[in-house]
Amino acid sequence: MKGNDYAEVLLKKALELTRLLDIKALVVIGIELKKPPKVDIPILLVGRETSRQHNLKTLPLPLSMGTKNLVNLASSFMIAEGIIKEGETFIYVTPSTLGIRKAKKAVEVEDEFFSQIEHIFQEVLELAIELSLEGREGKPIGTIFVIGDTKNVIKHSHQMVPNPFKGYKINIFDKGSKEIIKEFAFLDGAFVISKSGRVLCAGRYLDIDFKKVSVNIPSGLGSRHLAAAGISKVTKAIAITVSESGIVRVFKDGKIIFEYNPRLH
Ligand SMILES: Nc1ncnc2c1ncn2[C@@H]1O[C@H](COP(=O)(O)OP(=O)(O)OP(=O)(O)O)[C@@H](O)[C@H]1O
Repeated sequence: MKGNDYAEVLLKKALELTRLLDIKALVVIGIELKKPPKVDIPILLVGRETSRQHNLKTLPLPLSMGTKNLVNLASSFMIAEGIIKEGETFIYVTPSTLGIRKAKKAVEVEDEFFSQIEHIFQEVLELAIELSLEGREGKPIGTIFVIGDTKNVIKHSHQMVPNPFKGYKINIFDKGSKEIIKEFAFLDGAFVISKSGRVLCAGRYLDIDFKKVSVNIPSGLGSRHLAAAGISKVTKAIAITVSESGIVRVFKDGKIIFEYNPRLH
């Protein structure tokens, strides 16, 4: 049996179970649907390239986050969206597994996290996870990605080194662009990326005056994380950091809305 066939069989079984048991939602992870499944309960699609599938509710997140994390996030998302209540049962299906879970809120994620999830966010999060796992030349690497509200982000920052992306139209959605971006992740400072995915600069120092700007992050975090929190406070941008310790964090309005350590999964 091919991988696709397994997915089809598992999906069929999941649909059967939704009819037999008191299941309140179906979560389909990383499976491309040929047609929308015929069930009376809400369906949530999770994974890459899912957003335009049959007008179903979607949660575009990198599949590299692993099933356990994706199921936890799907569970929190459905509660936040009112699709399912805490304690109710949902079923999830991936190309290789099928499971039944009670919905509960994963503690480490704030509801605002879900309103940020768009394709650009998914791409950058995936890149951050890859950087955390791969490092560069065998060494761990840390960086900041600032996404959106570029006019204000530029206003609140300056180049630390000549901008390697100046004059080039590199878009994070283009094939091969992630490898180019990774090549420059060794530079001190931040990447600035527009909502449409264009990488405007790397090596950008974020100028935040912490006498005027207050952020709400744990005291153990250093200047990279303070700067990311600060830029997300003074602009409408979201910031994604990769810490040298491997932890990936997402900042919005001066606080962490999501934290994830790819090296532990
Ligand atoms: N204001 C800033 N704007 C952009 N980058 C910054 C800023 N402040 C610090 N950085 C970057 O963060 C790097 C690491 O700084 P520091 O060790 O204090 O941060 P940290 O939050 O502890 O990060 P890590 O967990 O990766 O060590 C610096 O070398 C620099 O590249």
